[in-house]
Amino acid sequence: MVNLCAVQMTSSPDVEANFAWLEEELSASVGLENALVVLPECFAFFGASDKAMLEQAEAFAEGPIQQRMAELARKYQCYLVGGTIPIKTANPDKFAATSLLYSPTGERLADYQKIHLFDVAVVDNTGSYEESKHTEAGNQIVTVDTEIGRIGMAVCYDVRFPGLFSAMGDIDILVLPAAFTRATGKAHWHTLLRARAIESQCFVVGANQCGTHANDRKTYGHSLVYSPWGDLLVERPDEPGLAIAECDLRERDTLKQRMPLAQHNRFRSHIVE
Ligand SMILES: O=C(O)CNC(=O)[C@H](CS)NC(=O)CCC(=O)C(=O)O
Repeated sequence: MVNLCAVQMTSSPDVEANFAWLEEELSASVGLENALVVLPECFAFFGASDKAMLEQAEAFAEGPIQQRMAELARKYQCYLVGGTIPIKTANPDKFAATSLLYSPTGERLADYQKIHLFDVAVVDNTGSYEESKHTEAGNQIVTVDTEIGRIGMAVCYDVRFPGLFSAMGDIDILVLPAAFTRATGKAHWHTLLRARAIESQCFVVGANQCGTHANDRKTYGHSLVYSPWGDLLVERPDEPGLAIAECDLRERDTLKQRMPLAQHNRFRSHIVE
């Protein structure tokens, strides 16, 4: 059994306050040892201008914040998906939305750069988004073999592109740090994440931002864990906090024997070996 934990936050542009909230929540929780703990997109710094994100990306490229994330993983003896943090790139006008995976010993196992960027006109209080203006898209598909299973890494808007998940091949757990908008989340969050669980026959951990943020952005919350069959194992609708589900990854073996989707898939040529 493994505990899959989605952390739901209302992150702000105050890095120290975000980490203080996180420490308080994790220290008050049980069952984190050898759990997979997934933080939301922009967990450490959110709700500010793109310019402020760029400035923060400079600071985040150095050691301190990554050492703090490694320390959290070590302290709570958990696998930690550090949501995303903005990390500077060679282009001074762009940062990379980077998701970092740490082991319980604090070793950095992987980093994934968000591939699909949210350049979308959304009918909500913030009108339209142009993530590509200051974010550099990644182009590497990342799956990581760990003692708790094979983890597929994606971020937020990525969840809308099924080709990414068929290209990942067989994964046990899909992690999705997110800052889904309230408007699109209400319309699509559950359907998209449940579809990924059913199609990939894997557990899905969606860790979303929630509430109203400093720049008046409204995010959807509803952080959750879906089983490979598409059962909703745990959900945290509106408040910051942890959503934890105890999962048996062996469930996948039985399901894949009964319903061998990977073997039946007529589009295997799309899978990057
Ligand atoms: O830019 C930042 O400050 C941090 N990044 C985000 O908030 C990103 C880009 S604006 N949000 C999403 O991708 C929402 C996707 C979504 O809501 C959907 O696919 O429906």
